[in-house]
Amino acid sequence: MADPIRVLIVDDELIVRESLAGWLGKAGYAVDAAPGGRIAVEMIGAKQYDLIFLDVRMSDLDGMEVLKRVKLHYPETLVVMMTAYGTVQNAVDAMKAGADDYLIKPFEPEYLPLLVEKLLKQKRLLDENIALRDQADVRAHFHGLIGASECMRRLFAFIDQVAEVDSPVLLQGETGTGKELVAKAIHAKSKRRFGPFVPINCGAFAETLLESELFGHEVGSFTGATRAQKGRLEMAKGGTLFLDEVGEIPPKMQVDLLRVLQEKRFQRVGGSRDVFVDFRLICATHRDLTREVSKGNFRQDFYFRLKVIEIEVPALRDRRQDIPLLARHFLDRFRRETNKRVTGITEDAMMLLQSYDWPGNVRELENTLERAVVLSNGAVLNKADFGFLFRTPQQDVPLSLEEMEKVHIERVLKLCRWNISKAAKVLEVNRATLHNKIRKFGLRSPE
Ligand SMILES: Nc1ncnc2c1ncn2[C@@H]1O[C@H](COP(=O)(O)OP(=O)(O)OP(=O)(O)O)[C@@H](O)[C@H]1O
Repeated sequence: MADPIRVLIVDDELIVRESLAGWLGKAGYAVDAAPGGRIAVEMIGAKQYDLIFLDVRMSDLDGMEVLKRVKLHYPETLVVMMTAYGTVQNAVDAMKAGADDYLIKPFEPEYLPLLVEKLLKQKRLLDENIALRDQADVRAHFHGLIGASECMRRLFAFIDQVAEVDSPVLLQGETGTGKELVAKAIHAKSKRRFGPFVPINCGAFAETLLESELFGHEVGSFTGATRAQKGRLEMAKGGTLFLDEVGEIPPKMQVDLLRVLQEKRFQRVGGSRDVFVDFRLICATHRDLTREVSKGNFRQDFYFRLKVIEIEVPALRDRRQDIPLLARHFLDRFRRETNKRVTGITEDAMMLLQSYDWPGNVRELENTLERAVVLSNGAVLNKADFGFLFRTPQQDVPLSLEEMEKVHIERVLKLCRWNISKAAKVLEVNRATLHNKIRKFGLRSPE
């Protein structure tokens, strides 16, 4: 049997409470009553009500105040305001503040069940719409990638095609656009899906370390190499090797890797035995590699080998219609993770999110939703919860330590013309740390 509809009646007049409870109880609803606003707020916090009849005027806590709290914390609860004849303006104000309907006292009792049925029907329709929207969202999910825009649909179709072959893939796109997710989706749809997916961020290692991470090493090949170690090339056997930030691979290692791709074998650092490779290669970069080739920073032969299949992963600002879908997805995730009762985003807050340029793309949107959910006090995220996105350091707003760090790192990167090694030196951190910060803050080079 379905749960009965839970109704709360809030009025300081006993006669109103008793008569309403009588009529609604007879109609089969589970009815509670509260003699004042304060008790009502406590009861609403302790139990979930489907519908509240709320008197506008009460001595302890005004009905309008209770209404505001209900709509802020439990927007799914229906509220009918009750007001005396001659104070219709109260009812108008209440509707503006989010009440679902109103009753003018004294009212005809037979009208009540009709009113309740009408409101519940409206709510059911709304719930169905939300369920349909969620189903549509499911269709917009593709191996962890979310998107319903034309360019994302084309991308999903292309991934399907690309997954069927074993050629190298080069993913280009700004930081945080989802290149790693695309690589994982290709792997998950390919015949290699039962093998490992082995990612490595080539920008996060100093040159010698990167070499041993990729190729592995034999005992004694360098100081501290007390054990032989497999590299990622070997670990990816039967699966997919994902070279993230491939543009950061130093030229000498580009030659070594090109040889591996041609000869399908290599030797570990300090070793003499041939190791045979069997992986599919997927690379990603946020750099314009054609330009890097013309500047002499990236080898053309290696570039041609990598870009047999090229995929451009679009920036978020070029597919703004995906922002609501993504924002709701992240909201649901962080609500579950933080156990907060945040159920939605107001329409104008969503418009704000759609108008922002997202230099850090989906990662920045994800971090933004996490921050908003963690810091929010209400049930719905509104414009004010996202105001920090539009704050510039020139404004005289006190910045948090983390915001200061972002501003400072951005300034140093600009001064060093985005030369990571130089900027890392100035900041006195290693390149890996700097790369992590760049990613965390969604910073991006202007070129
Ligand atoms: N279309 C998407 N749907 C859902 N989540 C996404 C999508 N795109 C990116 N993300 C999320 O955004 C974050 C960044 O994604 P990812 O690491 O794949 O980006 P990237 O382009 O590889 O970034 P970088 O160039 O900085 O390495 C991840 O947490 C990922 O789950």
